[in-house]
Amino acid sequence: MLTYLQVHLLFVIPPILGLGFLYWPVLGRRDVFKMIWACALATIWTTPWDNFILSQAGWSYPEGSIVGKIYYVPLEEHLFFILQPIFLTLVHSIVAHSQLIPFRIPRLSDVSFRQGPAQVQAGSSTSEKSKAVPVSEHEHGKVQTLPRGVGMPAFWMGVTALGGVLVHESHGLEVLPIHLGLGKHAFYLGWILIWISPVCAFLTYLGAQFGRAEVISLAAGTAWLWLVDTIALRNEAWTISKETTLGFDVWRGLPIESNLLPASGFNPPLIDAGLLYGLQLAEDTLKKGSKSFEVAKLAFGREMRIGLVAVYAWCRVTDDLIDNAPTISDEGLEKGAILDVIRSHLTAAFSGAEPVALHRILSTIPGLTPEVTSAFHIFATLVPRLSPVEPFLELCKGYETDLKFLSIPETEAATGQETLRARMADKAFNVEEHLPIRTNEDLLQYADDVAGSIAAAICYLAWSVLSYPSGGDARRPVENLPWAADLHRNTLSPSSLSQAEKVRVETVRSARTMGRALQLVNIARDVAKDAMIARVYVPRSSFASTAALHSVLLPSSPASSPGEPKPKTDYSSYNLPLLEQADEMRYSSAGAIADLPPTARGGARAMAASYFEIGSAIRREGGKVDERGVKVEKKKRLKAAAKAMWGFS
Ligand SMILES: CC(C)=CCC/C(C)=C/CC/C(C)=C/CC/C(C)=C/[C@@H]1[C@@H](COP(=O)(O)OP(=O)(O)O)[C@]1(C)CC/C=C(\C)CC/C=C(\C)CCC=C(C)C
Repeated sequence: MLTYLQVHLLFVIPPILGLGFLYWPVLGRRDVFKMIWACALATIWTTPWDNFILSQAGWSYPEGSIVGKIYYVPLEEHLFFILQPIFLTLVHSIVAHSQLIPFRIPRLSDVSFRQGPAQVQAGSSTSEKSKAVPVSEHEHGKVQTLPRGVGMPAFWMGVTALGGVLVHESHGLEVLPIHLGLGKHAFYLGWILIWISPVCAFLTYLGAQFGRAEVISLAAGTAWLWLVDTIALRNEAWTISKETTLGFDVWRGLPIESNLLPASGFNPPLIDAGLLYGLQLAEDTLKKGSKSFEVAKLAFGREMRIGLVAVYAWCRVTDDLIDNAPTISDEGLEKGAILDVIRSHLTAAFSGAEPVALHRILSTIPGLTPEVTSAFHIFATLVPRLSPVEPFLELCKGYETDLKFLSIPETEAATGQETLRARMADKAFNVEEHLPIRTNEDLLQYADDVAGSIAAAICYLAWSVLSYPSGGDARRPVENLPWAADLHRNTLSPSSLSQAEKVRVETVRSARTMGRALQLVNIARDVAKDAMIARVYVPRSSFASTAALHSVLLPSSPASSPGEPKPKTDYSSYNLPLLEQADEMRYSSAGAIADLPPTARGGARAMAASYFEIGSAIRREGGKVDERGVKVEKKKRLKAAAKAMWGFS
């Protein structure tokens, strides 16, 4: 025989602790709120019902199986009203964790997305101007993520009515002219239906949907609870009256009615469609753009991940716009002009310009794809509330350094070496004038501009999204970081800061060091790839001679045997010292991650660990890389990210 408390101790609390441990690094305020809400609802809704069922001996507890009661309901049952929602919320949070948008929305067709920006360019008449407004501005550009429905609520109300009929029958009432011949056996089923179906009706009316995550989590959670119920019934922790059930067991000891227990659901604001679709496209951009961050994103909770994905997509598309534009062209804007547009868009977005004005700025770049347009749109909608503009202006400064290299778009990398060879054959041409990274200081400054800046932005994002606001406009949490702009402009006076702000300033500085470290890893991996477009980020001072520098810019192709893959080139004298430097920076800065909000720590650690796997792979290859860099198996990245997330590395 098992007691009710033993059932909890053996079968309910351990899985909660296990799931809690798994989910702990990303368990945020919303999750806690969901749990409290679900526990409160379950307790309020179930306590009167349970008291009534027990008063009617629907089920009972053998002598010695419970510790005590409040009215008819055992203390352990009250505990169950708390444990079960926690268990199911954890199961659902884990199953749904990988979804950036936690509800079903249709994918926007490319056509409707193109309409907004394209029309801004073309339109001058009133009707064209109305089309020119980005999709999100239209009335139909709002999405009801939890649409109110009548079909499902009506169905559930029908089930409630069925419950009423069964209850009517089981209590021998003569009000309705219906008799099913079940008598008291209809009691348990009838009362369970009356208990559960109005809740389902209400939740489906509010828009609760049954997506993949809900089906999986409900199936897994319920299956486990059936098992616990069966074990408890077979071990007499509680018993269900044979007279008040239909008499069909799912398996020995578990009456069919017991399968109708768990539930969940929530409320529906209108959401900007452009934002939701933009997030989907941004996720695609991340998936295509970075294997490391695609893995690391799972180590962040949803709120922080949305901001990160938005920042990533913007960084990726702006970087690509600069890299792939021609220097001087008849067809498009030259690189410098594109950078000017990016800067104007940034400044306008951070000073609160309207979407139409932002689109007008952006539309001066011809031929933008929906991915690019929407990356700018979601960035401008989300990020100015969360971070100051300075990190992104610094990133633009980094792009400016890139513009000093000889311009060969990445898309022309295949012929880039030929172009460069032809240029270098000209005695008057000095390639070194097109290599802006001369010293290690230049390299660190560049790394700071392109990656230190992003690391700083990640800190601001974390504090804005995950910390309790200390005042100001709750819709603009960035206002809680009034010192940040001065920090970037080097005009910060430490005496004006509180102790907590001083810690944050130091955290940003360490984050920048970590960002620089990641950038050095990136450069170590991409030596061959960058050379294909005439870029060398390894400082010129690291090359023993001009010939050595030229051999990186124009490597003589290593001979490959038939049927064998092309051998990689040995860049160990250039990329291994970069990795040494990166390691030192990593270890001097990683400790500061502990000063980020708790649910950002695992993610920041996972991000660094996953990226540093690239460094380990380069080392395993002895510094040999090719234009594709090095291969890092997904399993290795996942393992490194998981160990870092749960604090095992
Ligand atoms: C999890 C998630 C979605 C993260 C996104 C992070 C993010 C916003 C990255 C921006 C990346 C980007 C495209 C920047 C433009 C400049 C650039 C190219 C920088 C290089 C990144 C590599 O990106 P890429 O797309 O090329 O990816 P692959 O190499 O192909 O995989 C950089 C190497 C910079 C990356 C630097 C950071 C993300 C900063 C790291 C900072 C921390 C982990 C904070 C640590 C905090 C403390 C307190 C120490």
